[in-house]
Amino acid sequence: MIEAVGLTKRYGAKTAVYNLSFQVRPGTVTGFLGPNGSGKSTTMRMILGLDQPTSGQVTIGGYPYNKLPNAPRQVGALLDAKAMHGGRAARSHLLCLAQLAGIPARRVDEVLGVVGLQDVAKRRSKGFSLGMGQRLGIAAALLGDPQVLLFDEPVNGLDPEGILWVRNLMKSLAAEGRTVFVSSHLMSEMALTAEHLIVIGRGQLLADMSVRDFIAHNSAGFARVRTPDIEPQQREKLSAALTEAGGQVLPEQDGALRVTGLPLPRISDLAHESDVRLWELSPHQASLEEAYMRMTQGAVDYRSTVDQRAGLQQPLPPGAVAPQQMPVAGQGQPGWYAPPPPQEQAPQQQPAQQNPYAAPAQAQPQAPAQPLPQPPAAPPAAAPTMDKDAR
Ligand SMILES: Nc1ncnc2c1ncn2[C@@H]1O[C@H](COP(=O)(O)OP(=O)(O)OP(=O)(O)O)[C@@H](O)[C@H]1O
Repeated sequence: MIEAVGLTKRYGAKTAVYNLSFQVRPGTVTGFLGPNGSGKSTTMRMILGLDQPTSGQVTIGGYPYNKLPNAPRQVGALLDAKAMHGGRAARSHLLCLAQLAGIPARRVDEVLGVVGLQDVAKRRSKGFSLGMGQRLGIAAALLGDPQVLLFDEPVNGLDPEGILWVRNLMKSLAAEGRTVFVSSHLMSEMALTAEHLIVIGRGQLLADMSVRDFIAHNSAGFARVRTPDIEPQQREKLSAALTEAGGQVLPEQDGALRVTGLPLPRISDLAHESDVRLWELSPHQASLEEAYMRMTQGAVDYRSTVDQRAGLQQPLPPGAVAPQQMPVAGQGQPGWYAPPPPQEQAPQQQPAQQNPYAAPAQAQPQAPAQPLPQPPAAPPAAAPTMDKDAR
């Protein structure tokens, strides 16, 4: 098990991770989600003893990584697939790692087979594609047959077949009782791979719960209703009846109506009473991606000036939890907290509901009385990556 308690990391004036507490348990795949720059890699680096926490601690099986007996046999990690000697053949690279960790050479051939690189084992890794590099990084993580595995963006650069392979690999590792902690930006993939989620925003915990609960708590179900395409007046009639009955009705791109706030039988009754025929009446649950976007929309550091949160400005459906205002890490560092621009302050957000996923008490959001200076314009798309690569 991985356990973080009050984990905080500051780089000068920048707070990358603030007061993070969570547990990653064996036997399930735990997804680690957060927008760019939210502190996922920093957290993983602290778990692996590559960065020292400013305060708090993180342990694996009760030990900080650096005190873990025979760490390479207990913990495997893929942090940066490019971090290898490109001039070395794939097999030689793994052999070096194995020798350093006292792992027998035959294990190298085993893991090369597991990741499907056996045929290119003698090729230099600098000629590898992104996906091949990822596979080699995963092979290195599996080398010590560890009980605890960390993967930072493991499907980065993989083709659909590779993605499916990683998904099944993660699940089978967890099914063997291992602790599997995986960061990813691909929500659809996380929804299929992870059972549990830890979500952070600007270095702080936003959610620690099952994928199912996360979606249920951060989105509301809705109904899709379609009337005959050839009779638009039926659609208008139904829309009016549903609205009058207290439902919220939004048009879908294909001409259907997205209805929230009314149960399906009631929608059916209202249609019947209005003498409107239905071609479709179906229940829907928002996707993990929609739930995630809603939760983290206040915690995104890098946003295009063109795409003003496209798709996120719809009113929150009834029953969904309004995204929290992001707290000020370390209590009010200048420039750290940037409120949304005034026109985006979403006054129509749902009434004050207790957000069960708010950060711990001392980090409760304090909406500033005066708007703080706006964040700088979105940096060039590559900026966050460059920042990381520069480390
Ligand atoms: N060595 C460092 N020195 C200064 N700032 C750093 C350093 N490492 C990380 N940061 C900053 O800490 C914050 C968190 O970075 P981190 O790489 O952990 O985020 P992330 O969630 O992994 O991002 P991404 O999804 O883009 O990989 C960022 O603002 C980053 O610029």
